[in-house]
Amino acid sequence: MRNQYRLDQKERKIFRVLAESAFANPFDARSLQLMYKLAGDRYPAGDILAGKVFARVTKYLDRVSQDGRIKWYRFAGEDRDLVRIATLRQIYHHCCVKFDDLIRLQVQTDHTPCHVPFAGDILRLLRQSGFSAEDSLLYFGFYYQLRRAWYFINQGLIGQSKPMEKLRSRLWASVFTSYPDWYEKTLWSRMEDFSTFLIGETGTGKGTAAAAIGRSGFIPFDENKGCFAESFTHNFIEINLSQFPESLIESELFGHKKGAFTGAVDNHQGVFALCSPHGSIFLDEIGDVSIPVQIKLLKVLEERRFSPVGDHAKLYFHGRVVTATNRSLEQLREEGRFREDFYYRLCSNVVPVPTLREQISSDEKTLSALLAHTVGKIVGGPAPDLLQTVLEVITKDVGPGYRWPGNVRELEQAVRSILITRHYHGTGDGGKEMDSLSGAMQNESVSVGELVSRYCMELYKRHGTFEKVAAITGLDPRTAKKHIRAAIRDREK
Ligand SMILES: Nc1ncnc2c1ncn2[C@@H]1O[C@H](COP(=O)(O)OP(=O)(O)OP(=O)(O)O)[C@@H](O)[C@H]1O
Repeated sequence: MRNQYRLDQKERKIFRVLAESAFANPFDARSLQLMYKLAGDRYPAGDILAGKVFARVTKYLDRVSQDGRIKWYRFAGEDRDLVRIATLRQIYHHCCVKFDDLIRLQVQTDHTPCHVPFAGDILRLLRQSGFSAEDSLLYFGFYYQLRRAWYFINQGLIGQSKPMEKLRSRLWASVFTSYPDWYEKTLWSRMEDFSTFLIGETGTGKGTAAAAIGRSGFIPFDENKGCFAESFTHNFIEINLSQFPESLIESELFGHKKGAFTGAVDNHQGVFALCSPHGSIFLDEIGDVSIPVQIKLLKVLEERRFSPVGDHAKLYFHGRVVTATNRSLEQLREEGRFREDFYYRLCSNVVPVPTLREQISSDEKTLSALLAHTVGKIVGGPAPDLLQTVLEVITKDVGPGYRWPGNVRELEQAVRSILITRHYHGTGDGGKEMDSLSGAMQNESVSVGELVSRYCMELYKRHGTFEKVAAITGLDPRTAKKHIRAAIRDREK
C-alpha cells in the first residue's frame, strides 16, 4: 500500500487554515477571521457560518481522500497531521448538535451521567476513519469537552462587550491552554496542576466563571456503561471561605474524624475528599483565609495530599482548583495577610472579571441583554414587554451614568425591586453613607443600634447576602438580617 500521499501546494494552504481554525480559541478575533476564510464569505454568522465551513471542509476532504478511500495516516510528513485534523473536525461537526442536546438533558437530570445514544455511531466513524480504539475514545471525550466549554462560557455569561469577550477567551485558555496541540498530546490529563485565580468586584460573575471552568474539564467516556464517567453537574464544588468561622474552616476543607474535637460526633468529608477525580473545587473569598489555613492549602496544592482533622490518613486530591477574591490582592500582600508563597502558587493564571460598568461603557447593549436574561430567569421565559418597562424605569430612576456597585447581582435585585415597587433608586453612594455614619459618631448623635443597622445595610448593599454581612461583622446571619430590616424600616419612615 502506498503510504506517501501528498497535498498539492494549494490544498496544503487550505488545510493549514483549517488546522489553525480547528485549534483556535473561538473567543479570539483570529478564530472568526479563519472561519470567514474557510467559508469563503464574510457575512454569515453562527450556525450558517458553521454550516458553510463544514460544507467546504467536506469538499476539500472528499477531494484529497478520494471520497474517504485514502485515510489521513497514508499522507506523508506535515500533510498527515493536516488531513488528520480535518478528519477530526468533520466528525466533530456531525456530533455538535447531539452533544448540545446531551448537555441540556444532563443539566435537567440529577447527578447520574446520562446515556449517550449516539456514542456508538461516532466511535465507529472515528475508528473507520483510521483512529485507534483508544484514540477514538479520547477524541470523543474532547468533543464533549469542547461543547461543554462552549456552552458554559458562551451561554452562561451574558454580554458581548469587549471586556466580556476577553474574559471568555481567558476562560477558554484556562480550560484548553493556549497551546491546543500540546493540550491534545499530553496536557489534557495534567490540567489538575493548573489553577485559576479570578479577581473582580462583588457580583461580577466570578462564581459563574469558575463554574464554567469547573464544568468544562475532560471527562472520559465509559464505553461499557454507554455514558461519561461522571456528570459535569456533579464535578464542581464551591465553598465560600468567608462563611465559616476559623474553627470550622479546616474541617470544611479537609474533613474531620469522629471525636477530633468537641462536637465532631461523626466522621465528616471535606470538599477536597468530595471532589471527584475529574472535578474542580472553587475556593471563593480566598483573600479571607487565615495564614495557618493558607499554609495547609499550599501543602495540598503542592503535594496533593491532605489529612482530615484528627486523622493520620493521607488522602489524595485529584481535582483542579479555582480561587477568587473581590479584595485587593496587592493590599492583602502588603499587609502580610496573604503569604507570598501561597500567592506564587496561585498566580500563574490570574483572570480579571470585568465590572458591569466596564461592560456597559464598552457595549451599550450589555445592559438590555443582561436585563432580558434576568427578567426571563425571574418570570420563567422571555418577556419583551416587561423588559421594556424595566429598562424605562432604570433609565428614569438611576440614569445611564449609574455605577452599579453591586454589579450583575445588583441588577438582579433591581429587577425584583421594580417588579414589586415599580422603582429602583440604586444603592446610593456607599462611600457617602459611610462618611455620614462616621460623622454621626463624631457628633455623638447615633445610637449603637442605629450604627449597627446602617453599617449592616451598607454591607448588604455591597455584597447582597445576609451570610456575607454576617461573615464580615461576626454577627449571626439572623441578627444581621434583623439589623438590615431595621435600617429599611428607618429609611421608609
Ligand atoms: N455575565 C453574566 N451573565 C449572566 N449572569 C451573570 C453574569 N455575571 C454575573 N451573573 C449573575 O450574577 C449573580 C452574581 O454572580 P456571582 O455569584 O458569580 O458573582 P461573584 O463575582 O462570584 O460575587 P461575590 O464576589 O460576591 O461572590 C449570579 O446570579 C450570576 O448568575
